[in-house]
Amino acid sequence: MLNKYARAFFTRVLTPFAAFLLRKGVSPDTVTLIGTAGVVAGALAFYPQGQFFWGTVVITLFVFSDLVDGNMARQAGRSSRWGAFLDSTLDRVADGAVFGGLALWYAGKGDNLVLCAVTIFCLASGQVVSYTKARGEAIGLPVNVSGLVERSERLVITLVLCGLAGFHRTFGVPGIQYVLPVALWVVAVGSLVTLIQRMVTVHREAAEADALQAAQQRTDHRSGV
Ligand SMILES: CCCCCCCC/C=C\CCCCCCCC(=O)OC[C@H](COP(=O)(O)O[C@@H]1[C@H](O)[C@H](OP(=O)(O)O)[C@@H](O)[C@H](O)[C@H]1O)OC(=O)CCCCCCC/C=C\CCCCCCCC
Ligand SMILES: Nc1ccn([C@@H]2O[C@H](COP(=O)(O)O)[C@@H](O)[C@H]2O)c(=O)n1
Ligand SMILES: [Mg+2]
Ligand SMILES: [Mg+2]
Repeated sequence: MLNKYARAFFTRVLTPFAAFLLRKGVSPDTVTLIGTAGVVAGALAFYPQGQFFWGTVVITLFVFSDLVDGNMARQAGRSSRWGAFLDSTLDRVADGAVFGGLALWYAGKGDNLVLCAVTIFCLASGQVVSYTKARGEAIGLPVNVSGLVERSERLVITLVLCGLAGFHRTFGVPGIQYVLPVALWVVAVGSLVTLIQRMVTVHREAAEADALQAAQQRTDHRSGV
């Protein structure tokens, strides 16, 4: 949903910055790499210590690079297969660090085995959700579904509520200590629903493609091709 509605807005906002970087000779791949390194560093340096506010600030500053790199590639007419591969692969690394950092918090000083398990489920299910699309497309299917909770939703829900949890822990704002567990449960359930939606779609598309291919083979066989 965010990908559909918010992308156009952020494209407009970030286009001048992307053009500026291109003028300075920065490449889209450099932005992809630095952005991922920043997200990973922010997540693993701050989240395991329970520093949700500063962790979220650093991650937010770098995560927008994922919208800037593609924008730069398109503006420069340099969208490439390698760039698409690098972008998607490093998305998985960044997501691993965000949820890995939170899982380390709950496994350590956060001391909550249930939330540690829920966070690991968020990490694993998010990666599998993305894999369903990549694998479905690799076997020649359109995978014509986004699903309830795509990557942008997973990130926005987690980062906004992590930021709020940070307000509680860093500035003592009361009443918002419960929002991070809520975010993790929402992302976990949403990712499971999304996984089911995508599997159902791939199952239907695969059956349709196989039936079409079988019919084509029968026609070819009858006409002696
Ligand atoms: C009072 C409140 C205090 C709280 C403080 C918190 C502050 C921080 C709050 C939030 C900021 C979070 C914003 C995070 C936005 C990140 C979005 C993003 O990076 O999306 C990436 C995505 C790129 O798409 P790709 O095509 O490159 O990725 C594909 C995707 O990963 C697929 O995965 P799947 O979906 O299948 O699981 C893969 O299959 C595929 O391989 C891969 O290529 O971009 C989008 O999706 C576009 C939509 C972006 C929507 C952004 C909405 C931001 C909303 C709120 C922002 C809040 C404003 C904060 C201002 C900060 C200013 C610096
Ligand atoms: N280093 C890069 C990064 C991205 N691309 C191209 O952009 C597409 C992704 O666009 P986003 O707006 O989602 O970042 C990707 O599929 C590539 O075509 C690139 O070429 N090089
Ligand atoms: Mg990108
Ligand atoms: Mg990306």
